[in-house]
Amino acid sequence: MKTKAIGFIGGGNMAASLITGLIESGHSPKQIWVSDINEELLQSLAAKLKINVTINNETVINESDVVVMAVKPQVLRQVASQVADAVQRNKVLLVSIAAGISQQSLSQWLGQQVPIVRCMPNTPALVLSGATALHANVKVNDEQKDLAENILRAVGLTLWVEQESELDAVTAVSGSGPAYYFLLMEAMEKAAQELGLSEGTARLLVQQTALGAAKIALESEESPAQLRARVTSPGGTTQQAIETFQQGEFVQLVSKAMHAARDRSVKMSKELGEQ
Ligand SMILES: NC(=O)C1=CN([C@@H]2O[C@H](COP(=O)(O)OP(=O)(O)OC[C@H]3O[C@@H](n4cnc5c(N)ncnc54)[C@H](OP(=O)(O)O)[C@@H]3O)[C@@H](O)[C@H]2O)C=CC1
Ligand SMILES: O=C(O)[C@@H]1CCC=N1
Repeated sequence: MKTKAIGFIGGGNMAASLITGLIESGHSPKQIWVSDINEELLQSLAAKLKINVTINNETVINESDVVVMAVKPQVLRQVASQVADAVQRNKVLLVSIAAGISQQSLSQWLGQQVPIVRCMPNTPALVLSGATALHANVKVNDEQKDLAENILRAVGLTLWVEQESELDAVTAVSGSGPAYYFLLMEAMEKAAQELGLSEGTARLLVQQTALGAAKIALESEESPAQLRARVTSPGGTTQQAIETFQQGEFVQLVSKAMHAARDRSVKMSKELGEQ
């Protein structure tokens, strides 16, 4: 993998997370190319990460063995159509991280023969703790599957889904998921301050508690429900908090929110796809 040049079209939040993770895990910055329409952003990426940058998307395709499409779903059609000839000419493997853009649309825009891996990563890739689900079209061979998986595995956990439609659910779980935890952290910090703790103390305690809960959940054989029971002494403080969450229909609210995210992903593929 280390000898392959990796290109990114779009150098925003997700590309920066992936690139930082790749470099942290040993990939040479000289073998990474990024294009973006924002020159200032490119200069700051080049200064910080010592990677190759260009405002020309086609240059990235010419220089790379594998190209990650990391632009917003709303501009993907335009970008893909612009670079389709270069993608076909250079026989690059195309990896799309865009939410809600189907393989069918990508093939329509880029060419039916183009090998395409569609995947859904998340921003914890920045700290090598990402989670990515992948799905390949029929043009992708085993070596290309390994190449795509190796890139994403460099920044965290990877898994393949059998049905492309599962990526809509994955988007609602792990793609958007970090934001749900950050929302809970925001809410807990705010409440901690209402209870009289300083901003700094509130932040430290919330961060360390999130880390501790995640670690114990990963390392333990027990389910989250069993782990929760271990914190909840009968008649104690946690019970009061949990009952309050339940009165507010917390579980139903989480389900509703995740269904809304999944439905948005499905709707985006219709709105932005086969028009
Ligand atoms: N953020 C996340 O947590 C996750 C995002 N994704 C997916 O990743 C993709 C990127 O998301 P994110 O990084 O958050 O988005 P950003 O907006 O941060 O990054 C996209 C970048 O692409 C640039 N861009 C716009 N048009 C072009 C163009 N024609 N050519 C080259 N670059 C262009 C944008 O510039 P400008 O801002 O000036 O328009 C921007 O810098 C999306 O498709 C999203 O669905 C997937 C998983 C998680
Ligand atoms: O909010 C979004 O649409 C993207 C996809 C998953 C995370 N961010």
